[in-house]
Amino acid sequence: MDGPQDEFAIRVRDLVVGFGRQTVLDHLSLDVRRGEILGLVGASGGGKSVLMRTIIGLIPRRGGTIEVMGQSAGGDGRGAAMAWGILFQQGALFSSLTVRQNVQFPLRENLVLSQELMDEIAIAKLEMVGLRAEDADKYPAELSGGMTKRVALARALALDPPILFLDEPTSGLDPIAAGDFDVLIKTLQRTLELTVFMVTHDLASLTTVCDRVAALADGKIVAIGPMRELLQSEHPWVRAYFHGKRSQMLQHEMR
Ligand SMILES: Nc1ncnc2c1ncn2[C@@H]1O[C@H](COP(=O)(O)OP(=O)(O)OP(=O)(O)O)[C@@H](O)[C@H]1O
Repeated sequence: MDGPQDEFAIRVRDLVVGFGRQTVLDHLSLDVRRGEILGLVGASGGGKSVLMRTIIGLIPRRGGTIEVMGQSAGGDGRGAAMAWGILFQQGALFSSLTVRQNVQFPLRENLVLSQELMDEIAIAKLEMVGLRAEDADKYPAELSGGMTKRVALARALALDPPILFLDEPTSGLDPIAAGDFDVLIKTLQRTLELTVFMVTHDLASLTTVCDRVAALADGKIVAIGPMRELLQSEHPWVRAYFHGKRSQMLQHEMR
């Protein structure tokens, strides 16, 4: 049976991360619940990517603890490699590999499988993200922005991870493609029971896809909760973010 410690996919406590004299994350604590989509907002250069990269072990920490699916993480980054899939901002596909080979990359790195099985898995993952088997032999240069993101998502799902990290998944997409991608993320989260940790500036994604939103300011999480609670936050940065002129205009349009 699930105990209270199983309620959280990610637990970050008192995390301190810096570079030289700069402290980026300053005793930051954050819980991501299992099965939720958590959106992370914060000022540009505020440390959102640093937080994500520290959780997955790409950046060393100066203090604090990180647990992923109940296991200590954030050290050398290897321990929980199968626990997460990552969609980096630009998709970051290998340009010299086909779509199929890109999706198979994590399988080759982590498992020993027959070529036939890897081909079956690649096609299944591509179909899962709304692409066709015919797209498997294309190269990244032959894909649209939306297709690139979908291939990167298929690759992130290759090892059936319970957690998905998404770094600005809808940036660079037109509003229709962004909306379609939001729906895809929500559908995958529901059908695969994924936990999704998503850095985004996209107000539509925050409002329609995220179960909760966390705001990062001054190196800490200064507000966390459903979007309607964030809109009530008294924190000056959170108010400025959601009640500035541009956000107001968009929220007005969305009503
Ligand atoms: N490898 C690094 N070495 C030195 N400084 C770094 C490194 N990575 C990030 N930083 C610094 O850490 C701070 C936070 O950067 P980060 O990329 O996390 O911001 P962000 O919140 O993701 O911003 P954006 O929304 O613009 O992508 C910045 O001041 C950046 O210069």
